[in-house]
Amino acid sequence: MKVKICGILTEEAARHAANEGADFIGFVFAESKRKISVEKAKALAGVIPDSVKKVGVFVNEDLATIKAIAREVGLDYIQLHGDETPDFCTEVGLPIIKAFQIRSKEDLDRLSDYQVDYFLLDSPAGKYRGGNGETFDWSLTKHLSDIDGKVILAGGLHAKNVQTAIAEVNPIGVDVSSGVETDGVKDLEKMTAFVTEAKKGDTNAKL
Ligand SMILES: O=C(O)c1ccccc1NCC(=O)[C@H](O)[C@H](O)COP(=O)(O)O
Repeated sequence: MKVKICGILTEEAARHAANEGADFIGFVFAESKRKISVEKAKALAGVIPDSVKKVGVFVNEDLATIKAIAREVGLDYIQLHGDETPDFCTEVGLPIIKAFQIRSKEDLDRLSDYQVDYFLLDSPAGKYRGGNGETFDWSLTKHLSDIDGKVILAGGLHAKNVQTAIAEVNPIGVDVSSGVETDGVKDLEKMTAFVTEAKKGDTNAKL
């Protein structure tokens, strides 16, 4: 099971995520309480091994800005969390994680329009376009077809519900932000617990 820990803001959290076995760490460049500067993200990216993929999260950002930040920070993936079109995703020219807010079966029908590397299924927006700590109705994902191996489940996950979520949705990866925080700050123990729980079944997984 791949694990993405999003909203990393400190070197301590970045190093810990990598040491505990996270596969992706996310830097949020969009409007958010977790927004990071380009300079800070570049510094954190520099302390993370190449095996841990650096993801830049953007919401309806322009192409030139995304490309410039990706180059400056050394991003491996671009996560698009807004209303980006299939053509826009292709034009970025880097591996793409496209986020979808799931309220209904119709939201899942849109996935097949996109040629991207991963589909991140998240909850409907709250104050921000992501990172709101709410789950969505996982049973809707029974309507997914033909995208096996590309779904990353997000939204309100934490160490105590991630195994149930994996069993119901069968994603290739899981993503977390709020669920590994205490009082809005990344909590090292919660990060360890989340990665451990998420990867528990890996010997039986289809990876
Ligand atoms: O994390 C944010 O603050 C954020 C803000 C705006 C757009 C996207 C954002 N996060 C993207 C993520 O990948 C989060 O991990 C995902 O939405 C799940 O968050 P959570 O429910 O808090 O675990």
